[in-house]
Amino acid sequence: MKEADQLKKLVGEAAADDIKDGMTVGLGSGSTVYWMVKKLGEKVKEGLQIQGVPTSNTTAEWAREFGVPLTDFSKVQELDLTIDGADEVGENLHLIKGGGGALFREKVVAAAAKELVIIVDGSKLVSHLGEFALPVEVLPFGWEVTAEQISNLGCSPTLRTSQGETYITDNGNYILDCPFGQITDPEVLHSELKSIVGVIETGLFIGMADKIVVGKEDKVEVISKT
Ligand SMILES: O=C(CO)[C@H](O)[C@H](O)COP(=O)(O)O
Repeated sequence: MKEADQLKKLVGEAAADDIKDGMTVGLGSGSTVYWMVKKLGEKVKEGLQIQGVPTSNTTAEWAREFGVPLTDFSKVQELDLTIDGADEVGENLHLIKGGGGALFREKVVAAAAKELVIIVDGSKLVSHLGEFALPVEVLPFGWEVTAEQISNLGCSPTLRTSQGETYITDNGNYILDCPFGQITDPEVLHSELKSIVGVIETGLFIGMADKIVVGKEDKVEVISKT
């Protein structure tokens, strides 16, 4: 296993220890979350009673595979905890997410949780957000117009593809990857993007994370919101 993957496994498994009996938990998406869901499955087999709300169809499949019970927002509207990954963690624990294309559901699930814990390997910590092209979920209809309007904010968006086809999110939408470079004011950029009609959601998670669990070398560090 590569070093980054080992760190993802380390933090994913460590984060599963935050999940206590009786909790309703938002299950994020991505390769770090995979390890958390797998570990959670082991704990459920040992008797832990929890329910998860998945942020993507892929996470729902993992949960079923590992035996993690699932629920949905028709039955529960507040979650005790959400555990998710991130593509970048910057100042004030602001995040870029959406590398896996699940940003919209991830944001809904994060917003429903009393606590948001982010699990990352150390390479995701940055001084300024933006080296990772910001994923923006857009409506397929008129996406070209939306992309043009986003480009007026200072980047050249790329329509995400997968295996030669346009990538479609679990919500049936497209993703524009927007390389803004250093993002000096994430709040302003987020609200400018949200004012564009075809934009559904941005991958900027501002002020949402409560705690970051970071895998560095062979140990886990915790950064809490101040
Ligand atoms: O935002 C996400 C998916 O939309 C993921 O949390 C993010 O891409 C991190 O993924 P990984 O743990 O595989 O590095």
